[in-house]
Amino acid sequence: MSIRVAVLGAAGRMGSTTVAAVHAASDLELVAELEADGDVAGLAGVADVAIDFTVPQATEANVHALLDAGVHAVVGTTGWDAAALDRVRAHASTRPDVGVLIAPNFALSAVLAMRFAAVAARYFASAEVVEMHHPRKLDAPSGTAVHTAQGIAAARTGAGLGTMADATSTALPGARGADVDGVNVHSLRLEGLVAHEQIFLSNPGELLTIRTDSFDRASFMPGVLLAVREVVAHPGLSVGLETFLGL
Ligand SMILES: NC(=O)C1=CN([C@@H]2O[C@H](COP(=O)(O)OP(=O)(O)OC[C@H]3O[C@@H](n4cnc5c(N)ncnc54)[C@H](O)[C@@H]3O)[C@@H](O)[C@H]2O)C=CC1
Ligand SMILES: O=C(O)C1=N[C@H](C(=O)O)C[C@H](O)C1
Repeated sequence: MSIRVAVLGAAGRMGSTTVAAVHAASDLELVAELEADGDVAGLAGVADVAIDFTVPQATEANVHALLDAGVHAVVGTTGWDAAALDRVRAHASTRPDVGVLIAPNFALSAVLAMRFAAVAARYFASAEVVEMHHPRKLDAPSGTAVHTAQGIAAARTGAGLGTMADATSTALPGARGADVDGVNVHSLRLEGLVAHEQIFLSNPGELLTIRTDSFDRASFMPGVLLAVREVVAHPGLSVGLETFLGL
């Protein structure tokens, strides 16, 4: 039996790519394409899984409505903070029949780059993240960069590493990027780019650079389809595709 799938944000860059990918998957059936003002509650009994590629301002309300409707959610929209994740986690705990995955990046190269950075972080004195995207992106830093920095910070804390050396005492606002749990994150917006990230880890005399590039939104589709097939077996809130990959 096929999985019935709805796509929220279906007319967008990611939504339209996702609609095509779902159409092309023989085990999935596309049952709804929603845009702003679409009837999310009306998906109850119609869709098994909804994929959300909308906007940061809309995605949390969509997830709560999907939980109420008993529809599993695969969310790629970024801009989530800890408080919003906590609200979804609490709501999901009241619906043990529903799974929610919120993943800042579905490209396998990006998921692995984040994992490699977290593994490496304990061995390096300094770490910074640079993300580069198309200029139509609404949020900064990217969700991927935030997740990367959080992984690095957690690994450093776990290894007993302290604050990174940085003697900067005068700076233009933003010159040292955003501080994500003590890791500096820098955002570039450049015409012609899709989604790219570089992670720098250094010690005296050496530098490790980890880089991931999405040149095309097709790069996200294998991860999105994997998530649709897996989310039905993962009740509660999962954050990051790595939780479905055993990484
Ligand atoms: N997790 C991942 O692998 C990836 C995540 N993203 C994220 O996905 C999101 C969407 O990115 P794009 O497709 O480039 O943006 P986009 O602007 O091209 O598409 C967003 C679409 O959502 C629609 N929309 C707005 N409010 C809505 C609502 N309440 N209900 C339904 N539809 C609504 C808009 O009309 C638009 O068609 C962004 O947050 C982006 O950061 C993007 C690429 C990969
Ligand atoms: O807006 C985008 O394009 C992307 N957004 C996600 C993010 O914020 O990390 C994933 C990918 O980088 C593309």
